[in-house]
Amino acid sequence: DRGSVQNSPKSYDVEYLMPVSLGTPAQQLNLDLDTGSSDFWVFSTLLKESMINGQTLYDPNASTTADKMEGYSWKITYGDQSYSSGDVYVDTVTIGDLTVSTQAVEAAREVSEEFTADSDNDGLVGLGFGIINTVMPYKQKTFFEKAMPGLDSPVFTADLKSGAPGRYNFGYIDDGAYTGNITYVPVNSSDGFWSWVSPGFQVGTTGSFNNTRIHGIADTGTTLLLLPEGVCEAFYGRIASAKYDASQGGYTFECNDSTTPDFYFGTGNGQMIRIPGSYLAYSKIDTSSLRCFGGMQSDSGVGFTIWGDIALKAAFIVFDQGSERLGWAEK
Ligand SMILES: N#Cc1c(N)n[nH]c1N1CCCC1
Repeated sequence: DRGSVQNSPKSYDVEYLMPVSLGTPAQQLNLDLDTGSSDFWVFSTLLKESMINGQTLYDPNASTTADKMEGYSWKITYGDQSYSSGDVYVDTVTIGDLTVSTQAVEAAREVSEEFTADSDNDGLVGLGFGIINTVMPYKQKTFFEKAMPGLDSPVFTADLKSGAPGRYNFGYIDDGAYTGNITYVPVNSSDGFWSWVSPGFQVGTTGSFNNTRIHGIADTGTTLLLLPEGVCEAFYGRIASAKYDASQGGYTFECNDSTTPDFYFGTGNGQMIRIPGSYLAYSKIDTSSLRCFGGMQSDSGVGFTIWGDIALKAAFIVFDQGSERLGWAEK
């Protein structure tokens, strides 16, 4: 079996949403596929009105195939301190023509203000590893883990684009979606993340390659690229107008600074992925400013590097759960 679904970026590519069908008759919600977490949770009719702001709600009582998992609950807190919690139902879920008939759907009773404020986002499909699923008393499998046995190949791929729709594919690799070769690197899933080691980086075409191993995770649910302080300093040191601006909480530089170099990261076997300098001028710090907030920021608050959407949208990525490895290709 296989599946393919379009993803659509919200403004500034802050997140990417995809249509998902839940229950019978189908209820369509727009969800955020997040490889940095492993709960499948949705806005639901269980929520207090005050926590809803335009989102589409999953109504388990309107689904003939929904069964409540009595005595089960969930509560998740993300790295940015946003959170959600609620009850658990088993129901049928279809993403891009791929159906899982008994998916644990985590119906929210409570969401933090960040989620309430994000009116286009109806919930998350966590496609990290199931060991970090928060359902109690027994953790539940991710959508991919449920689908995997029936797939042609135990992989899913992410093709995120800058300011344009892309695709998530399940169970196969679309050889037309990338250029050159796919370089595979081993994944350590013991923390539940798609953790891998980059051999290093290069700033611009003239800079030398810096052989410094960077431990990090491939995370579709994080907007920016969070890298070690030293890497940020090497990159921003090459941009004339760049500075660390404590009032903005990060590096900023003039959006049109022509000295902005591309950023390359190693994936192994000498292969590098090129992130265009333009991706790193993330967003204007305010409407009247000529300065942009950098798409690359320090990972010092996190403890490991997060290869978020800024990096992922420069590549075609194979999340190979069958072999616990990541495949990187240019496109
Ligand atoms: N923080 C954080 C975070 C992450 N590292 N991956 N996904 C995240 N979120 C998904 C919804 C809110 C935050």
